Amino acid sequence: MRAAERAAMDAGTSEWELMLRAGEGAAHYVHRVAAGRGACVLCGPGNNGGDGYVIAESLRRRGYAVSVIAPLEPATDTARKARSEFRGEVASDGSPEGAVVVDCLFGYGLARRVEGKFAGLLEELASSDCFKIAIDVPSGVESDTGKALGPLPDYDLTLALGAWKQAHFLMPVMAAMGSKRLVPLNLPHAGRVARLSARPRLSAPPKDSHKYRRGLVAVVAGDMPGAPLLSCEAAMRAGAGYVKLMSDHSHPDAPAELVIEQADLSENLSDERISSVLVGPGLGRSDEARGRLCAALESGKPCVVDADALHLLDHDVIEGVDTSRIVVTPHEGELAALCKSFDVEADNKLDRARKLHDVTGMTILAKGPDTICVGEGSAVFFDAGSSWLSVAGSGDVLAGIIAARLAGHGEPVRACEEAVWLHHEAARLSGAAFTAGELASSVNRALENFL
Ligand SMILES: NC(=O)C1=CN([C@@H]2O[C@H](COP(=O)(O)OP(=O)(O)OC[C@H]3O[C@@H](n4cnc5c(N)ncnc54)[C@H](O)[C@@H]3O)[C@@H](O)[C@H]2O)[C@@H](O)CC1
Ligand SMILES: Nc1ncnc2c1ncn2[C@@H]1O[C@H](COP(=O)(O)OP(=O)(O)O)[C@@H](O)[C@H]1O
Ligand SMILES: [K+]
Repeated sequence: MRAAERAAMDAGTSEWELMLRAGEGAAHYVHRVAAGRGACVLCGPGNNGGDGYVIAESLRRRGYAVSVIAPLEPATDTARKARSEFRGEVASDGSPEGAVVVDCLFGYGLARRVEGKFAGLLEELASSDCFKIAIDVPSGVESDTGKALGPLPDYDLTLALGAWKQAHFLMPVMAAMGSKRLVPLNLPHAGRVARLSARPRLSAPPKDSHKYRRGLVAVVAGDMPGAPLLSCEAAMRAGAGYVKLMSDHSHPDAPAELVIEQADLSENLSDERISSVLVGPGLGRSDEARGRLCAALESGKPCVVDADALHLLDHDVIEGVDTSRIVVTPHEGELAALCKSFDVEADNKLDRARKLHDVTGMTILAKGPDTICVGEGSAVFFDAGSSWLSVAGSGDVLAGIIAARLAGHGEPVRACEEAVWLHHEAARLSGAAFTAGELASSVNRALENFL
């Protein structure tokens, strides 16, 4: 973010101009929410506080009764200018009062734990029933990691300035930010600060398409029959032209359109028409399962590795495999297991995913209430999906969708992005308390909404 701001300044825009854009842009939102009711602005010592004075002056000029609480005087030239342009009263003490409270104590400059008067203000804010707006990021949060460094009130609205920061998409703070809006500052390179996945545009098969061109997905089954069937159904409904289940068991519940192949897995996977392989859901963790995982990886096809298979992956298993074609889809526990297997240490999810990608070359889709994709290029973040996705089998559905998208174009990060959007949309269409089967059967209706 600092680099993006520096680039704007090098191109001739002053820091004061950026602060005016930020403050006026944010004041516009505050005004829409406050609608003439009293507002209180909490200002810190840095430029986040500077934004606060600009917001306060903008509201004052609109006729608002504005109170400003600033425990410390501004410490930067630009914030001092903003303070001097504010024509109202500034108190160094007091309680946040008013229908709307705007938190400008700290932005991305927060460097240590919030204590003393600042912590007191955030605690009072947390227990107040006012409408709470965080400017840039909630003030008790480290903007790169989402780590809480102080009290974290439940905000109603968070206004990101100029660019999304990583903390906007990381738990647990993501859940405390309320609605999120981006205030544009016209910064060059703003999209590089934290890349939010853009809504994908999918297309219908071309007129001359056939089933293999749309993609043949092979799903490698193991001990438990249910999970891979969910993946197969999701893959069929996410656009694959053909889905085969590679299983040594009988599957009386399998849909008629699913082709089941038994016997020699390696030979079956050598079919050159297969364009992606999914392994892991229902695989089990036995030696036999490990053999099936190795067969999948040795096929040399783009591979999605999920669930049980994540507990079997290690340096030996990926030795000699082109890992740029592998997507792994761990939830928190599976991510911890992978980090252990590959000797990766980090104290937060984003860094764990990044280091795991650096060490292995695999594309990492770290799932959960916050989902992050780390592959070629910068990390990609996503808006939160429905919390009803927290149901058994929902990950099997996601893995099937990724395999289908990967079969279509072979690009791991793009496949993950498309799949997360389809998964979230299928959940939205499925409403409340859906089963994983219902989720899988909504995937084609979800896909229709991206055409
Ligand atoms: N630099 C720019 O060009 C722009 C910056 N903007 C705003 O500026 C913010 C970043 O400003 P700053 O870099 O000045 O940083 P902040 O305003 O986020 O905070 C840094 C200040 O707080 C102090 N501080 C840090 N942690 C503390 C703690 N735990 N307890 C007490 N004091 C603490 C620091 O010593 C410093 O004075 C952004 O989040 C955004 O709101 C916007 O005005 C847009 C333009
Ligand atoms: N609280 C939540 N909010 C949004 N999405 C969630 C939440 N909990 C889980 N998910 C999503 O649901 C899926 C669960 O996958 P996983 O943990 O592998 O479950 P399973 O192994 O039972 O299929 C993931 O895509 C995850 O991102
Ligand atoms: K803030």
